[in-house]
Order: sequence, then structure tokens, then C-alpha cells
Amino acid sequence: MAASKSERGFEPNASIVLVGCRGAGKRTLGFMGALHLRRRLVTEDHYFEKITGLSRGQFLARNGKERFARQNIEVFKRMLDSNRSGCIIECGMSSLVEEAQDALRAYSRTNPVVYIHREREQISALLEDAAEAKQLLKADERHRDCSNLEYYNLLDDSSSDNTRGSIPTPSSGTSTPMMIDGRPVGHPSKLLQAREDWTKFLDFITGRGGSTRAWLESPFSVNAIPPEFRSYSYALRLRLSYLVDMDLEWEDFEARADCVELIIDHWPNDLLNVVARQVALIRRKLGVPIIYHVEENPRGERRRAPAEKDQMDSALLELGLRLGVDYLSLDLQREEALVNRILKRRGRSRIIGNYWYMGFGALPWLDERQVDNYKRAQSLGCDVVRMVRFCTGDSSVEALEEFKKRIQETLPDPKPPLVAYDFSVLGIRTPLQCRILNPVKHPDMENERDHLATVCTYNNAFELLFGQFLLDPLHYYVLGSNVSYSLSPAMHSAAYDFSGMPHTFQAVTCSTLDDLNQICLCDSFGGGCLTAPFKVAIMPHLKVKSHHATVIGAVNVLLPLRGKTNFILDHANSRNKAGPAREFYGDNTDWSSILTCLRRAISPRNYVQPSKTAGLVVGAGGMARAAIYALIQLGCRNIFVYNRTAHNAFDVARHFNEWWATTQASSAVASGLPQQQPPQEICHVITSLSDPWPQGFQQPTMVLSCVPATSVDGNPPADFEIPLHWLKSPTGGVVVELAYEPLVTPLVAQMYAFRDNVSPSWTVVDGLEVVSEMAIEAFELMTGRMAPKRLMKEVCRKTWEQQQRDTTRSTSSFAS
Ligand SMILES: O=C1C[C@@](O)(C(=O)O)C[C@@H](O)[C@@H]1O
Repeated sequence: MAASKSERGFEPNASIVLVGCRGAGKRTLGFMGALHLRRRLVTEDHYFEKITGLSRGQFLARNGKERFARQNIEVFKRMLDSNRSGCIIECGMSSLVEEAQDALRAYSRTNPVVYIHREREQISALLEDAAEAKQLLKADERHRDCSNLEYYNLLDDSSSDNTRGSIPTPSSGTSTPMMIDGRPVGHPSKLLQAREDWTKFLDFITGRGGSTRAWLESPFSVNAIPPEFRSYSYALRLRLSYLVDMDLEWEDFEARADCVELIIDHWPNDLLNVVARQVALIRRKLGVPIIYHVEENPRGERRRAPAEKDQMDSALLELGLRLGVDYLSLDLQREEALVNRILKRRGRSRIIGNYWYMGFGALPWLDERQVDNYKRAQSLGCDVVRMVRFCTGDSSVEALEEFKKRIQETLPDPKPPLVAYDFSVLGIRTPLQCRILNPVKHPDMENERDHLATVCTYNNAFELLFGQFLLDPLHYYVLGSNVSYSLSPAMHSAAYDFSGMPHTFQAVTCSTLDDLNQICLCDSFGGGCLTAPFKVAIMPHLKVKSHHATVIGAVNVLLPLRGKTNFILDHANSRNKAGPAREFYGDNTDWSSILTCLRRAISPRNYVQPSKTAGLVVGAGGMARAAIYALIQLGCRNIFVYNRTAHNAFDVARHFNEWWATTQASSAVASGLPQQQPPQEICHVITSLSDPWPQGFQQPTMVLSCVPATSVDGNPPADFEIPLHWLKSPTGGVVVELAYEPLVTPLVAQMYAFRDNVSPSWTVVDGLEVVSEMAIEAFELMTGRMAPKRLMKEVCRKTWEQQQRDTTRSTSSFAS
């Protein structure tokens, strides 16, 4: 395999090796990773047995220690060598043997070798024997020397979290389960968070994730444009010294910026592990890109000689790269050797090249050397250039503007995005001088040490943009024939308030395309959530749609495209601005919200196995199409559709089977493989509830009900309950109910009873959980900003409860 340019860049299909101590979770992560990347999982134990025909215990007993040791290392090397691509390899404790470590070091030149570790207390607790645990943990650290990446396997407490979908009590900020009919709403989920973090990490190191894919599939999604290419973006500054003893909860930081800048300004005991844990926490709790910055003069440390500084800082920077941070901030005024070493080992992390002038007498913007600084960063291949000056009133805003203009007009392309600003002891001088990666803090954060982040918060900076007419207040809507009950206005309005946006959101009842047109053609139309009858009917009128919406054949989010440009990036960056719409863009968030809810609720035992897992979708409208697509995206290839009017179910099944056949044919052509004849069908119709579950297929582990539980437009309510002979999955499964009027639909009530009396391994996801997810995604598409998810979910449940109380009150007053 060719060695790649960067020392940490690998062929996308290079096998990934997992090393680490017993109890670190390698096997589980290996299993999840193999499923996610569709790779073979090779475990050392199993491989040993395959090669020698004996388990290790048996081999040892028969051949003695010495022969075992020799055989063991030979098998270990062979395992690595003969599985160079397409696998996840889980190493056992052999990785602590010197010779194995040499082999791993050599392997890590071409392949990712990931050191997995976790909270020491966790490992100690697992191993029981304290002395053994201590020894093992000490030896474990040696894995750092024979690996090139590392992953902190944070404890996943989601399995004990039965408060999902609950209402937090405002005073305490903690959650209490919401009870309906005497039972908690929501469900426990197993290893969901660990799976999400781990699969994102794998996507990063294999180059599958990131914005390119999001961009191609849905260019308006919030992750499609990296923060440095957004029209405005903010970096929340979090110092390590603050994080180890913070006065806020992680949840408080949600949606407070586009990314987090983690500043290593403090060296507590066990520094490398503390930093690794904080990176893991930011990923898990906030889910935003991380800028990793090592401060030159850490708090409370003595002054260090330059050579000493370089050694320590180099180790800390290397740690950032090992952890696969999205951005590494690199001071270009440091020793050239250090700069070059880091650049060479950058892997897939993007480099922010810094020129910081932190003391008095900072270089003025219009000094020629500032342009030279930028040019050097550009020639070193930095992805972003950050130039910051401490300023005591010696520089005007105009000088900075002039400097930016010089860079823009005199230097050749491609030019890395420039972040440039002045700051003083009062913080960044004017928040608007810097458009991207603007430093911000949380409004309630105690942060006296950080001058850069003392003034600005994300929402006051954003409010300023509207105040200065750089952005415009817009009107957003939910549109359809039956939207008076919609919870979207409450959720979106709360999110606007939170983010400092003066937009409005209303439910407007309309049922013809002409009515819809009238609303959408207004200059201050910001976007609309569509519901029946528009989701499918609007399709032929839209020229621009996301890939997903095209495949599904339904749209539920409509955005105006303004101006003459044909560049989607320009349109995406013109959100929150008014003007005449030339075209409209359609996307679908129904499927992705369903997918999110399914992923959260599926237990590891029911992870999708494409050839085996079966799913059932009830209904044949726009939402059922989205549900089928979500199942396909999860990897399910046996999908059954039941609908009261069978011919609609046949239409939907045909739609997806035809699309599937075309997709398979084009991937066969691309890979040069023969086509399957006739193409496999992935969607089947069941015409009657009394039919037995189709022969040759496993019982469904995912059931999605996409029919209204109340009467709509004069049609009788669906009242769907699943036949008991379709509920025979031995591992249980998940039922997603999309209706929430009432919240406990006949199906939900049936499944609660079934869970209590027959099979506890079924999980129920209620309609409010899905609808809040839909609003979250719609908010992000329409505004381009991250949604305050917790807040929106909380508002969703509270508004729904209020609606219930209002209905009860009006019914009882009507009765009296
Ligand atoms: O189905 C739904 C829910 C919804 O209609 C609402 O009222 O929030 C908004 C739609 O865009 C979405 O597809």
C-alpha cells in the first residue's frame, strides 16, 4: 500500500487496529465499527484459534509458556499482515509484548492503529483485583507509543437514562420523567452515545464523514458548510482550566456557537488523559467541530526555556492530532522544526495557522510583514489563517479592512479563509470586525482570564447582525390543510429567541398550490414546513431538491433561492436575508428525523443486518415514504408496507423498488460486477392484517406507524394495532409512532401492554419525540444555525400538554 503524503493519512479502506487494556471496550467498539463501515471484524482470540486449531488456553496447557509466547507473536504478526485492508482488528493483550509493539509501530505507517482507553475507575471496577488493575493501567499507557490515533471511550450513561423525552424542571435543571397513563414516556437506549461518537470518529479517520458528504446530499444542512466557509461563524472558547472545574452544565453550552475552541492552558495531573477525556466530552455533549489550541504559557506553570516548551507543546499538539480533532491551531511563530513536524502529521485535521501579537507593540495591520505572514501560512498549506493583535488604541477598524482587501486583491488563489481581529483588555474590539470563527463565550460563564472572550456571546453577536441590517427579520411558516394543532410555531419561536433572531413562525392553513405560492413569493418569506396536501404535490414544481427528497418523492421543507447566482453555497450563505425568490429548494427532514429516532432506540441486539433484518411501515403517504427511506438508509433490505388501501401501498413499494434497481445497476456498472437478474426487491406489500408474517423473512424488529390516529379530512381514524403474530421477534424491537393526537394511540397503548406483559425488549418512540426532531432539523435547514435541541424538545412537550389542558377545558365548558 502506498504511504500517503501525510504521516497520518491512510488509504480509506486500510484496516483499523484497536489496541488497549482489557475492559477498555475494544470488542464492543470493534463490533459497532465493523457494522458501521461494513467491514470484517478480526479478533486476536479468534484468529489464534483459526490458525492453530486451539484456543490460547489449550495451546498454553499443551505446549508450555515459551512455545506459546513464540506462537502467539507469530500469529499476531500474521493477523496484521494478512488483513491489511477492509477489516477492523481487535488486539488482545499481546499488544503489550515488545515485539508486537514493534509490529504495530511499523503497521501504523500505513494503517490507523487506535489506542482505546477510558475512565480508569471503570477499568479498575471491571477488573476487581485492585493491584492487577493498577499494574495493567500502568502498562496500558505504553499503547500510546505504538499507535497513531486514540479514542477515549467515555462511559455511556444513556442505558440508564430513562428520562429521554422528559420535561426538565426549570428550577433544578435536572430531568424528571414525563408520565402518561402512569408510565414514563421515552425509552432507555443502549450505548447510543458511544455508538454515535465512535462512528463519527471512524468516519473522520476514514474520510467518509465531514462536510463533503453532507454537502452533496443536503447542501443546506448545518454540517454541510464548514464553519470557516459560513457567512458568519462563532467559536466558543473553553479553557481546560475552566472545564476541569466548571460552573455550568454541559447542556448549557448547546448551540452557543458553531464550534468549540478547546484551549490547553493548564497542566493538571495525568494531563494527556484529562485532555483526551475533555475532547470526548465536547464531542459527546455538544457535537460540534473542535479547534484544539495549546497555549504557550499555561496558567500556574513556571516560565519555560524555549526547548522545553517545544517538547511539551509538541507532545500536546501531537495528542490533538491523535485524537482526530477537526482543527488544530498552530502558532507559526514557533520553531520551524515544530511547525513542520506538526504539519507533516496533520492527517485529516485542518490546520489553523496563527500569527498572534499578544503584547504591546503589535505589528500594525498595514505593515508589509503582515502580508508576508499570511503568505507564509498560505504556502505552508494552512486551511485557515488566524491573525490576532493586542491593541491599545493604535489601530483603526479601517486599517484592518484595508489589510483584508490587500490580501484579497493581491494574492493568488486558493487563499485560505482569514480570521483577523484586534482585541484589548476589554475583549474583541468590535464583534463585527471578524466574520468567521469569531471568539465568543457563554453569557453566564465565569471567565475572567480570557480577554478574547469577555465581551461577545453568540446571540448578542448575532443580534447585532440584525441590528446593523446585515441580516433581515423573516417570516417562516408551517403550511397545510390541517396545521392549527402544529407544535412547530412554539418550537421555532423559542429557538429564534434563544439564538437572537427576530424572525416569526406561524401556522397558516392552506390547501391549494396557489395559496402556497402567495405566501412564498413574499420578499420576507424565510422558509416553510410543508404538510398534507403539499408534500408530494409540490414535487413537479421544484427544480432544485436535495438528493434525499428526490428519492423519497416528497418534500417537507421549502426554502427560497434568491438572487441570480446558481451556486448553492451562495444560497446557503444567504439565509436570514430578505429579497425576491427566483426559485425554491425542497428538502426532506421527515426521513432523517425518523432515522435519528430509530438509531437512538435500536438495541445493539437489533442492529440492522441487511440480509436479515425486517421492517414494517404502516401507511402509504409522504411520511410512509420517508419512513421507508430511513429504513433503507439504516441498511434494512426487507421492508414491508401495509396500508388500508392496498393499491397505494403497491405504488409506494414500486417507487422504491424501481429506484433500488437503478441504484444497484449503476453501482454494478461502476464496480464492473455483473448485474443481479432480476433485481432484488426491497419493498413488499402485505395486504391484510390477518396474513401470516411472510415466509422466509425474519419477524420485524422495526415498526413505523405513519397513519393519523384521529380523523383527518373526514377520513375515519386509522386505529392501527399490530397483529400479535407479527410481534414474534425474539429480540424485541422498536415501534415508532408518528401520530401524537392522542399521544397514546391504540398502537402505543398496545405496545406498552405488550412490553409489560409479554416482551420487555420492545421500545416505543412516541410522536412528540419524532415531531420535535423534525422541527430541530427544519430550524437548522432554514436558518443555517445549530438548533437548541433541548429547549425545542422541552417546548414541544410543554406546548402539547398545554394544548391538552385547553382542549379539556373547552370540551368541559362546552358540555356544561
Ligand atoms: O409532519 C411534519 C410535522 C409538521 O407538520 C408540524 O406540524 O410540525 C411539519 C412538517 O414539515 C413535518 O413533515
